[in-house]
Amino acid sequence: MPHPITTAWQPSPTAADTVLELSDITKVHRGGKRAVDGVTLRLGPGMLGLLGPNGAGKSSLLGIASTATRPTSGQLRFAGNDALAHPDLLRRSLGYLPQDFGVYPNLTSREFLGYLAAAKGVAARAARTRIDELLELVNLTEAVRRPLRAYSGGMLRRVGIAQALLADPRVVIVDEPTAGLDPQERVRVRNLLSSLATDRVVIFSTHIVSDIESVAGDIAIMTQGRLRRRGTPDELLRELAGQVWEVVVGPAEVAAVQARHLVSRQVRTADGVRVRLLAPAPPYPGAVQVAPGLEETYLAVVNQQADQTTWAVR
Ligand SMILES: Nc1ncnc2c1ncn2[C@@H]1O[C@H](COP(=O)(O)OP(=O)(O)OP(=O)(O)O)[C@@H](O)[C@H]1O
Repeated sequence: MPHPITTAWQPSPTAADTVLELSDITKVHRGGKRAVDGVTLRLGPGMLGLLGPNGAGKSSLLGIASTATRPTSGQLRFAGNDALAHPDLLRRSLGYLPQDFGVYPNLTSREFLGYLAAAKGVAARAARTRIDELLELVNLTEAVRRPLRAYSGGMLRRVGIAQALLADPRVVIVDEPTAGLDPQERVRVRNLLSSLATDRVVIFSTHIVSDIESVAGDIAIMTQGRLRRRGTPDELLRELAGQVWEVVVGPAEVAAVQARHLVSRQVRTADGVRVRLLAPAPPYPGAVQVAPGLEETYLAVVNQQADQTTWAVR
């Protein structure tokens, strides 16, 4: 059986409508850590879900795409222009939520957004209307009079999303926008970003597959500084067709199954433990083949990079 996840992937599906283009980007941080290693991404309007485990290099890459930091090598182009030599054009068209977004704790959300709008050059009257709209969009209208120090982590994240949208950006880059949000807020933020992506470039970075699987038509998976996959959810799912199995085992057997296979799910049932696992051939008598989920593709890719040869744990 050939290795199940070595299918060729396209570095980019986009063509003439490219808005943002990262070419062969490498970032070596001070101290020598190669956080991004030769990443090329061409992006047109739509949402790219950027998936990767902690430390994969997502934030380093997004810092470069947003011109907050410079790459060690590589090129960044926005609307056909060199955005490393002339970052202002991109900056004026950009909404960016960094992972470590900070606020002034003594300001209210309205004051804080007003301050940022002024810094971005949004006219005062337009800013007031826009801020009210955005506070409503991120569901913070009731909290606008409270100082930001009284906000929860999830509320601050939503202020961060609002500030990224202040100047009606063409490119929206959000680094873990759903961190700290409860399930209802996550759905709200996902839908908001999805609606923005109809005519903008949106890059949504996360390590949580469910954050993006229902909203991103384009998914990139990054590990160890490299882009390992890029494709539609269907393309990524196809890689594992015929390789995901479900089997019910006794509680005492679970550890042995985990030692031999990559287990994506296990649920205790009345008959034992229902285990979903990845295997290129039927792993046990009675194992039933099931449709792969995106989380399984992600697990397989991440695990393959850790192991290099196969996703079956040996
Ligand atoms: N400013 C920095 N100086 C030195 N090393 C850094 C710096 N920023 C990131 N790194 C290192 O680069 C690697 C990639 O980190 P990065 O934050 O880009 O990944 P990530 O995919 O966003 O992960 P996370 O979700 O944990 O932030 C990690 O090993 C990290 O420790």
